[in-house]
Amino acid sequence: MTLKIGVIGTGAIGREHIRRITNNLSGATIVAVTDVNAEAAKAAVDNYKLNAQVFPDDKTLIESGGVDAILVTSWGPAHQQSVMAGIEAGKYVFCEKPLATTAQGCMEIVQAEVRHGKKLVQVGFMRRYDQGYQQLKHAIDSKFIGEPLMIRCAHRNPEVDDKYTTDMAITDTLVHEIDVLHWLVNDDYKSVQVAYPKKTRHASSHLRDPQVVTLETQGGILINAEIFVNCKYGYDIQCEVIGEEGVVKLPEVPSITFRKEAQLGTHILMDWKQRFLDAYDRELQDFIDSIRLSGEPQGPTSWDGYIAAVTADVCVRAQESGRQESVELGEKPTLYK
Ligand SMILES: NC(=O)c1ccc[n+]([C@@H]2O[C@H](COP(=O)([O-])OP(=O)(O)OC[C@H]3O[C@@H](n4cnc5c(N)ncnc54)[C@H](O)[C@@H]3O)[C@@H](O)[C@H]2O)c1
Ligand SMILES: O[C@H]1[C@H](O)[C@@H](O)[C@H](O)[C@@H](O)[C@H]1O
Repeated sequence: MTLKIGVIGTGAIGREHIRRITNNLSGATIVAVTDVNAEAAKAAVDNYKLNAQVFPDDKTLIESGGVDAILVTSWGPAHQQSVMAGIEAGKYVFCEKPLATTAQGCMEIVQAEVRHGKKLVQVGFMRRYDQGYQQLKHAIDSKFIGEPLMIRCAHRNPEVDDKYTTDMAITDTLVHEIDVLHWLVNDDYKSVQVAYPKKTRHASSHLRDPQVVTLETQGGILINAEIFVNCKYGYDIQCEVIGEEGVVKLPEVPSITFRKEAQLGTHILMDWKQRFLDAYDRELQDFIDSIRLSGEPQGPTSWDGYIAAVTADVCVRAQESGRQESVELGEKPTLYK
């Protein structure tokens, strides 16, 4: 069966996902779209030559009965309503991060899914599908480096615009590390603390940049995560796991080396959109395949979306307090064990 997908939100990533489902992936087709900006929805249908109906809103799209799954790619504050409506109608849901903008909202989604009795939701934490992170995970799971003890990572953007605020370093940027790191080491977070090094002159007056977040896991792994969103030189994602028997490091993005004007060098990406292109393809293909093969998505769950929201909230609290703050998740429902 071909999975019939309805897209809610035809902005930047919505259109990117429409393009990849239509041109690169197999097993699914876009049959419906909606956007609060109706012109944007119509333009997406025209530009990608979709055989898809344009609906006035998420509710009518879901209730039309014509879709098996929805892709929630609207702006963050609108996600929860669409995801809840999708679950209530028994539709599969692929939701871009954030699952909801509050931990309470994510918990309501978890509870709705638990009531439904089957996993329907996958959250768009695409780094888990990146081949570099998958190699790190394999090294950790196979005990290649023994027990992991420490992680050092960096999330650097060349620059951000004036609208970017200090808390966004957590909710918009670090959120990717928050998800991928607990998955990498199969552990939950216990506490977080945020420190501010000397501020770069390239940051706007209202932004603290860089920031260093220390996360400790329940098992005692200490994670040092640098967020530096005006680093100027490129988009650079670093991750190094230090274990009892060795160290593994995320591979650099493949690029030619050059010898020119007395220098031996290599290029660094400038745009984050280029960094995880394969991972986006792989996460959506996995969503489609796992539903077709097993009737349940296998990727990051609503519970993972909830972990990210709770941890991000605690990090923002730690930004303000300067103290070590505890992460309390509560009991994980059996649906996600
Ligand atoms: N996983 C990633 O790396 C990644 C990358 C980019 C964006 N995102 C996430 O994807 C989401 C969308 O980001 P974007 O960059 O495409 O934003 P965008 O602003 O380009 O697009 C959002 C679209 O949603 C529409 N919209 C808003 N409310 C709506 C509603 N209630 N119903 C239908 N449509 C609605 C807007 O009109 C707009 O067209 C965000 O939550 C963002 O965090 C994730
Ligand atoms: O929304 C973007 C995106 O999530 C990128 O992956 C991240 O590097 C940026 O810091 C963030 O602003």
